[in-house]
Amino acid sequence: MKFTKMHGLGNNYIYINLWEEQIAEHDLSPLAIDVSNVNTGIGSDGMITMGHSSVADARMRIFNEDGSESQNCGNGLRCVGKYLYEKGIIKKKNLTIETKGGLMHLELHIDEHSDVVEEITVDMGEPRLQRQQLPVLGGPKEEQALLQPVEIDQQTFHFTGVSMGNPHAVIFVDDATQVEVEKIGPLIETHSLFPERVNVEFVTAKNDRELDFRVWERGSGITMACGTGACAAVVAGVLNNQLARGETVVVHLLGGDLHITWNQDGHVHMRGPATFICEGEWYGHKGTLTI
Ligand SMILES: N[C@H](CCC[C@H](N)C(=O)O)C(=O)O
Repeated sequence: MKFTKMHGLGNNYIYINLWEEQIAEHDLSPLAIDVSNVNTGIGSDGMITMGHSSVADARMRIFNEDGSESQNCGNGLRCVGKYLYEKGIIKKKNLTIETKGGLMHLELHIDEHSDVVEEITVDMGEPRLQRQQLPVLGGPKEEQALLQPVEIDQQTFHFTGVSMGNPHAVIFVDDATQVEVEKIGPLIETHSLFPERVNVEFVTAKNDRELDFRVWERGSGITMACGTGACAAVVAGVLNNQLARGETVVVHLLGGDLHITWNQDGHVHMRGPATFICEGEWYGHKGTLTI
């Protein structure tokens, strides 16, 4: 099976072109677990498929390292946009990608001399803020989870719940760069408050247009960056009067910076890079999948 490995600020996935590789839908989760394994597979935060859509230019599906499928992936969307353009599959500056979390609209920023996609802006749509839209328990389902307490290891954390198609619990801390993410993250990810688990972001507003950010991703653990998480963090920052609405916020992730704006029209825009790493042929595992 042919694959392409790409990353968005270090958040890396194995990309499969389903126009070329016919893989049964029921094989995708086991395949994601296999290819993501750094010892017996290729090694990545998960797997992303790109293929035909009847409602958009292409359809993207995103699978975490543990095989669980998510509704959306911000870093993945940027990489898909770059892949489709530079491979000549969809040679358009503006394109739409279908995800489980809705239709995402991309604008490619292309160097006119080299025809290389340097950055991508994604309209990630409107955040979903009701508890039932994450989902999260612990209060009225049609209300927001704003600074809702959760008890972890005799410590109380206060999270703000935001969905970008996928669920995020955003926690404001004194210094996001000093949080023991690997200790606290998984305990919140799997807490009973979150029936479908949750992505966990630890953030610190340095001022009203700058955010320090660390993440424990549902199904993948610590990653260098999380695009939907950065969007959710900016929305949570505005809701909690720590960030400016309608202004571009620089989010400092482990892997670099994303520029996020929660526009007055309600849509969240994310701008950042996408990078090819390598392409290859994966031979599968005897007895796991016949590739
Ligand atoms: N772990 C996430 C999916 C990947 C999102 C992230 N890598 C991004 O760039 O948005 C989830 O289970 O919802």
